[in-house]
Amino acid sequence: MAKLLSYKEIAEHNSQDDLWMIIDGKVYDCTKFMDEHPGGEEVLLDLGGQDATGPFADIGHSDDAVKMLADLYVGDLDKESEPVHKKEVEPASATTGGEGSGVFVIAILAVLAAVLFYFMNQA
Ligand code: HEM
Repeated sequence: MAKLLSYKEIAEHNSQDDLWMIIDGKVYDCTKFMDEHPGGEEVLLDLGGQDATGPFADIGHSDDAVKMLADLYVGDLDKESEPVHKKEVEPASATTGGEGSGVFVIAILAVLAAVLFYFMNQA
């Protein structure tokens, strides 16, 4: 039976000397292949330890490229395992907004309304 690998375990193999990636639920060791990749090693490094199914398909890789995967196969992704979030810092636009800032806007409006109410009562 194929070896089941968790997202966490796969994510640890994300360096130049040790690079795995997921394509269509299968895990491939691309470490040795990096030098030979016609698309360059940079794109593979960027996706190290992650699910590269989308990017791999988007390029429209040839049947030969798909066949090469067989030699790199190390096991199957354990789809039940907990996904790992990318280490990269999210862009500022992604961290602002959302529920938190909605509450903040309401709080400011409430203060403004209170001030307005106060001055109207003074007159
Ligand atoms: C282990 C997985 C991969 C294998 C075995 C592989 C193999 C290949 C092969 C054989 C080619 C030559 C063209 C072809 O036959 O389709 C190629 C081209 C290319 N690959 Fe990959 N590839 C892999 C993963 C990726 C990933 C994850 C990306 C990410 C975007 C990528 C990006 C590219 C690009 C941009 C080219 C085009 C290079 C050019 O023609 O200028 N590849 N790949």
